[in-house]
Amino acid sequence: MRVLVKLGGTLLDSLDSRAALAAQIAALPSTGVEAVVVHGGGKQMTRFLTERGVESRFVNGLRVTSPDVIDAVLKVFAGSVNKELVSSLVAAGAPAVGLSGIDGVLAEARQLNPELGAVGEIVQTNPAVLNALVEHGFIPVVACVAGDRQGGIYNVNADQMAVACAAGYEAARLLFLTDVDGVRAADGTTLPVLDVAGCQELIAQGVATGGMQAKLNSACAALAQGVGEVIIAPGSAPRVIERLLNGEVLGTRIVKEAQQ
Ligand SMILES: Nc1ncnc2c1ncn2[C@@H]1O[C@H](COP(=O)(O)OP(=O)(O)O)[C@@H](O)[C@H]1O
Ligand SMILES: CC(=O)N[C@@H](CCC(=O)OP(=O)(O)O)C(=O)O
Repeated sequence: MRVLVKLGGTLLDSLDSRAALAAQIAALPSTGVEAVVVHGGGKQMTRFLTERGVESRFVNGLRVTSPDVIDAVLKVFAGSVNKELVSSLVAAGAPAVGLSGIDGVLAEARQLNPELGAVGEIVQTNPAVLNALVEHGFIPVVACVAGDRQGGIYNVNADQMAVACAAGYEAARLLFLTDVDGVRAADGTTLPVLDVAGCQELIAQGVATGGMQAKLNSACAALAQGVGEVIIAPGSAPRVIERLLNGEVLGTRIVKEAQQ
């Protein structure tokens, strides 16, 4: 079974958390799961820029990506965050290979909006590089950076990158592992299931905001693009990947229409 695991940057910010997730991912091939990993690194990027006196600015949850920032996108997402995760996976016994959307023309993007600078929206994926790596037993680890055929480089929201890769790779399941228990309702409880209409409602009511608003939009896009199962779950829960794949109710399952 093909599974796309998306790891948020906060989960990758400590060696212990990274190692725990790497151990779980390294165990997947022995259970017949052909995994592809997509990761973010928003927290690491904001820190990197702050240390260099560059303020982070977001519009609708997307980082305004000036030329300064695109240089950092390569250094942080495709550089340190990607290689630290790959090395944790290798340490856990997994033959992981780090790449970005630029490599093998995996993810082609175009500028989303000139006001955001080099923020990309993915227009096409070419999953051949993922298929080739997986076929030979490697685990692809994809940074949220895309390119175009003219040499352009784009910063892509990591959830959107995960959806594009999941659809292109024809993953049966997409697991968004993040730093909260799942999607919270207005009363603070975590919702076990949420349908597309419910996602829109939570966004309209201002209950799902910022990163979660973007994640819900991505989750709905994944369902529309044919991914069978989409779950938003806490990356810090013990054995979270195995439990989700075994059907345990953990986090929030996003479905097209809730069963009455
Ligand atoms: N209704 C909600 N339920 C859960 N988290 C929410 C909600 N609304 C906003 N959030 C915020 O969304 C964050 C998760 O999104 P994000 O930071 O983009 O995660 P990641 O880095 O894993 O992609 C949470 O840490 C939380 O602060
Ligand atoms: C365009 C845009 O906003 N890109 C994001 C990419 C990183 C990301 O999405 O990381 P998380 O998964 O850790 O949130 C950014 O620059 O922060």
